[in-house]
Amino acid sequence: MKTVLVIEDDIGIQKQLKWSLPDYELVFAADRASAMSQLRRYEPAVVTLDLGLPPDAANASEGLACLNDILATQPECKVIVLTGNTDNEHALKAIALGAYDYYQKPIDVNVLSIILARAFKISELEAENRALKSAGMVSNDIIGNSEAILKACRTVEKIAPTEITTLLLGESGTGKEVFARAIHRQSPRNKKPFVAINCASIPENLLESELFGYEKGAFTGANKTTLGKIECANGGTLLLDEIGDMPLSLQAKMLRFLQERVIERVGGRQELEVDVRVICATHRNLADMVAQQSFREDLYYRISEITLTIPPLRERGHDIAVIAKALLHRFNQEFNTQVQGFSDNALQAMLAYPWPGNIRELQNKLKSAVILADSKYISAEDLGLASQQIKTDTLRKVRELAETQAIRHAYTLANGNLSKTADSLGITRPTLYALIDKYRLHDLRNTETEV
Ligand SMILES: Nc1ncnc2c1ncn2[C@@H]1O[C@H](COP(=O)(O)OP(=O)(O)OP(=O)(O)O)[C@@H](O)[C@H]1O
Repeated sequence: MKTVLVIEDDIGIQKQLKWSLPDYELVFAADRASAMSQLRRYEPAVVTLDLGLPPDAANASEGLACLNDILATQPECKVIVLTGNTDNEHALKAIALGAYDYYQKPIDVNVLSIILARAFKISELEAENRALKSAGMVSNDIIGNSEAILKACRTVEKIAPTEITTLLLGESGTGKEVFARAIHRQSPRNKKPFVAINCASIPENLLESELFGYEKGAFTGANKTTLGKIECANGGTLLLDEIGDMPLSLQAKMLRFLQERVIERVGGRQELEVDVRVICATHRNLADMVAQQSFREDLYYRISEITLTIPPLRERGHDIAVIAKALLHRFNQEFNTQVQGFSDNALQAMLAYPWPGNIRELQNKLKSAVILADSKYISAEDLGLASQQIKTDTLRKVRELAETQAIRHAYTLANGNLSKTADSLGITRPTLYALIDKYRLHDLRNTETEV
């Protein structure tokens, strides 16, 4: 049975409630001190509080102080305050202090039952929400509802429960790390660490010890044995960001780790077992790099058991506006500004702009626009996109872009084989050569892997 703490000094009302609310276990308190001890004892989700408590029964000071104490002790508690039938002022004060609702005497038990039931319902929903949040189940930082993003999210849901090694591809700033975190959060490893390392931002000579750790005395300055990122991620997930920038010399060691799940610290002789799920990400074309022999083919296949390509922002259609609005809300809170939205020309300019830096660029532009905006609505000028809104690509340009992308995509899937590329595009090989010349895609010819 659900417990309600009734803080009420009128014994008559206590009795009335006891008999008329048989669905609840009622516990009573007649003053602030006993209210607090009952609160600690029963931890009720819902409390009714008569604001006119002794020693200030004619006023609300003791009742309001009691409300403060309750919310300080149990902030999630739903407090319904009971006031005299003309006491609007104190009722509103109580709501401002954090009371859930108020009810004016005389008590109509039918109405009070409805208020109580609703308070319990809200309390249960909030508790459920808190539980989900702490279990990491509430997604998500991935804002957007374009078909492309929803498809990527569905893939995340499918791969998260597995141990498959995932390769995230996509331009800089598209959200590869955000997706990696989503995979971790939805995986059974979500209580264990998520560790990310950016292979491009660490000097080549330090990357090995950053990843694998080192033993004391392994090199000058190695004063104590230090765990690498792989060991730090034990039990959890490791994101190898910008894997395309990993030096060839280290790729062999990484392959061994991925195959055998053991590591050796730098300067160490002992093999250490580690249990880590690996996700790799890069904005580079790894298939091309394999063809150019700047990335090991065996490592490429090992890390790309499944590949998820995160679409660039310009291919997410209306998501641009959805993300922009969500970011605007966040920046308003961060900078204590009250910008209300975007002017039409700003929206048009955002939709027309190709966003080469993707969401990171959108974030930067919005941040400065929120700070600099003179009116309540952000303009294209505030975003630094004033010249964008009338720029519509010609059909020729659109076709060129689409054909170039399709050719590069097919070429990657065909592993650099031009006959297969032409086949999959449904054109002849000479037509493919003509297109390669037309769009100056000469790197495709140079790296051809077939004989
Ligand atoms: N769908 C999204 N909605 C809102 N914010 C997003 C979304 N995706 C990414 N972001 C934000 O955009 C920024 C860039 O994301 P992230 O670092 O994951 O990109 P990335 O592809 O890993 O970039 P890089 O290749 O440069 O490392 C982050 O601040 C991230 O929070």
